[in-house]
Amino acid sequence: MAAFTAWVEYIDTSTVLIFLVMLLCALWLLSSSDGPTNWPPGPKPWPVIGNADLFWNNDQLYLTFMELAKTYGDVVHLRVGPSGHIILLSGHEVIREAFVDKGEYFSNRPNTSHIPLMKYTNKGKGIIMQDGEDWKTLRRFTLRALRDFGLGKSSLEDKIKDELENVLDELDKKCGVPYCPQKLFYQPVSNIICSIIFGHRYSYDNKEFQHMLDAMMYRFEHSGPKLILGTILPAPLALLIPKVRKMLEVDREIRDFVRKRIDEHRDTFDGDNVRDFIDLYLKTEQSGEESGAFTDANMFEVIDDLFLAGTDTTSTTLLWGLLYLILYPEIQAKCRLEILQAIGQDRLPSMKDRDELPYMEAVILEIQRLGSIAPSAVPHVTSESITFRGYDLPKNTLVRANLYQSHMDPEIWEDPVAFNPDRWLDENNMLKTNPAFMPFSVGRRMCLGDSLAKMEMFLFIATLLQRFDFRMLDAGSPPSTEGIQGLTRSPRKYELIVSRV
Ligand code: HEM
Repeated sequence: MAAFTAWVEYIDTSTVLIFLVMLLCALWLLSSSDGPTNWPPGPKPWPVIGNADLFWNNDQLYLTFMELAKTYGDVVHLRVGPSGHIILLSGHEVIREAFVDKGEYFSNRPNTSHIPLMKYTNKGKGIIMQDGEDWKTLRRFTLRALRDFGLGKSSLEDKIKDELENVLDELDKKCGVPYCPQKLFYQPVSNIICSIIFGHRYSYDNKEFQHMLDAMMYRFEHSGPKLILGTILPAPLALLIPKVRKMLEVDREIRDFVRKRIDEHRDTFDGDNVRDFIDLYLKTEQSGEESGAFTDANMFEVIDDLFLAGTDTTSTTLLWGLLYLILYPEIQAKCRLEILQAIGQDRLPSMKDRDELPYMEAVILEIQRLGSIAPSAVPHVTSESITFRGYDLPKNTLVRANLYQSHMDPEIWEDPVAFNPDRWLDENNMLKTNPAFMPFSVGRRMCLGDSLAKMEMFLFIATLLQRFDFRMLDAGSPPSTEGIQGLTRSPRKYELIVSRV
């Protein structure tokens, strides 16, 4: 120890500087010598940090990605840190070629074990961040369970309608005064997932649930590009950043909430009376019939995945929906007229009404296109070295799909920034499809909650428009449609005036 202290005392500032310069040079050499020589084109990287400056504190990364596609083409190479590589894929044909035609090579998730902060959170278990046989088994099981616990059955529709009653009550209280709908959808959408997973919904005054929802909102809002440093720095350094510490704290709160529900289920489990998703998992785990995927660690992460992926995505889309409907009152009025003519006001809209409401369906598609809440999907990595469009991509190269660009490409969409549901209808008022539209992504990793999300969006928007009128506070200064990119892309806070129809 004495020798170490003496050595430390001997070091002066210039020694430290020389050491740092040598370290930077070594990292620079490392960064310029790795990987193939025919990476796709991309912006010139800085020494050591590469193109990390593009991500730094950038809450509009989707616009940066759009510009990169415009400048460098459909396949772009970015470097992050001394040895990280990102391939950005743009244009629906390129994305489909990778994720669908060559899905075998492009459907893994990044191994997060080298990201220091991830060891405190998801450890490559569950569905979203897992690969291989366990991922396949759990994804199949979850899709089946979602179907069994309601999709396609009226029971789930009834649950959604119950939640909607609460939303209608909430809106009734807000009539006539400026109202910010930021939190309007979070609780009901989360409750729908809760009723599938936990077999339980929470009342609007349940403090524990409210607290957990606030934590979830924070997590989605403050993750993504804003936390890039937290994922690059070694854990002890990253933990010096207050935002990173806060993120771990909120993550723990959400996990504690989920853990408590699992413990309650274990205490009351009865294999002959499967109440919900957790019971079904416990039963499968105990039967030992399925593969070794059904471990406790996987159960926790699968539930956490569904809970997080199933709440923010749909509620943020609905928030975009209200925003566009107040910005385009004539479209709101046309949609309401269709609903009132087809259903009236004596009963709530139901999934059976879908065929009668093509304009309403077109409105939802347009909300999803412009909202683009997952602007670059979830990161994929290559599972093998592969030559793609003439470029050699090594195994484990990170791949992002530029979904926002696909939804805003002027070559595909006429006047892409305009909210125009008519673009989705043909001359017979029938819905049209467009291959560039992929809000749930495509291929093996495509969202597994798309059916639930579509059901929620339809019932929520149809019911709200049937009962309420939404207006801008001041038509002279309309709210912004600029998105903020955290884990999802959400609208800036806005207020509106709501009144009964
Ligand atoms: C409007 C609502 C939603 C949108 C726009 C959306 C979008 C997406 C996207 C873009 C992905 C990434 C696909 C990829 O990596 O290529 C994804 C994955 C996923 N989503 Fe959704 N999602 C929504 C709602 C939901 C809901 C309600 C659930 C749960 C019930 C859910 C569960 C998941 C899961 C588990 C994955 C990971 C799939 C895997 O890795 O195999 N999502 N979603």
